[in-house]
Amino acid sequence: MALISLRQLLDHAAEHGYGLPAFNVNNMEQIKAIMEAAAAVDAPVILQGSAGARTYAGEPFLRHLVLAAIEMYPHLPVCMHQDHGASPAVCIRSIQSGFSSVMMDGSLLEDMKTPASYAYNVETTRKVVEMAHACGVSVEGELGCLGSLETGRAGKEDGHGAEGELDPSLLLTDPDEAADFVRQTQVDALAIAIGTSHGAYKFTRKPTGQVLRIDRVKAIHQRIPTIHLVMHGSSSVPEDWAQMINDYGGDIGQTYGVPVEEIVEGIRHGVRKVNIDTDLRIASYGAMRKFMVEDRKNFDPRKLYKAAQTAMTAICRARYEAFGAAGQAAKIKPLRLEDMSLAYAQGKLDPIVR
Ligand SMILES: O=C(COP(=O)(O)O)[C@@H](O)[C@H](O)[C@H](O)COP(=O)(O)O
Repeated sequence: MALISLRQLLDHAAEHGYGLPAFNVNNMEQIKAIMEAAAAVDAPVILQGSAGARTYAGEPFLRHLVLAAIEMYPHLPVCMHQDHGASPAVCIRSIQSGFSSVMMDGSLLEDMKTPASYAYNVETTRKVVEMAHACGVSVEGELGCLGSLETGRAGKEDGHGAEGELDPSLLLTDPDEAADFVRQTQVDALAIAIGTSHGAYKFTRKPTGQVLRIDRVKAIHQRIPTIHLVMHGSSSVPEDWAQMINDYGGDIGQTYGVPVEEIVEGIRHGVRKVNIDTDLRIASYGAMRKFMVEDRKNFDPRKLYKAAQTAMTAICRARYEAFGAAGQAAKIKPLRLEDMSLAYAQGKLDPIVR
């Protein structure tokens, strides 16, 4: 099989009523863990590289690791997605280096901290869509700023994201504005703000419908039924893995993530891409701490990395199964990006806006 565009993958997910985890990748162990889990359950794959990953690994390493995954698992469709592009220039460079999907995050200015105006968001996103679609590459936009509806604070934890307290209207995507945004930009997928945030500290207690607004997913989906909704900050922060970090000398505070059953409810109402990074960090970190304490004589780091990989594979497999992606890979025949570009030009992929 081959590289596939996000649009084709998510159109398939919408047609068959499932969702796809989009795992962030930084190194070989993460990519192998995701691919091993996907192969075990026959799931299509989205591998996404953040700005942090590009700084950590370097774009050529990231790209070649994804290409190695495609070569090693020729029967699985793989989308190479660029997470949180800060500007059209970042997105264009990713398209040039072979990504089949990019995210233009125009909800923030190029510093990735200052909330942008709606007009700026529309203009930068529209520009990226025009160039990306000409190459058959998909575009995810973002409307609203990620942050906590419990505290009203923006979700700055991972080196990007707004800072401080935000106007509550920014923390919740408005369905009317979403419809207008899609009409003007023609994005393929839309990241929405519904109370989730990046990192380990999302909620101080198990989230209720007041602070995790799945009802808003439903309202937005009704207005833009063909646009694939994206939940960022959707790690579930499993208690057992966080506890493992603490059991072996770490110090993770009490915290709650996004319950898997709430994500599944979102998938029933148009969520197709679910961003997950923290869960793999927590599982691998817990497994490594445990391994180092329990096997003090070891000096082969490969055994340590293997423990991390095994832990991540278990999380990935559980998410593929819970989101209904298991058993779907063999049903997909990736189209060439040239074919996608033609379909855009012929208006076959134009959005429905109500
Ligand atoms: O939504 C995301 C992850 O959510 P999560 O923290 O796992 O709940 C990603 O889109 C983030 O962009 C990613 O975690 C940021 O990674 P770095 O910039 O720190 O590499």
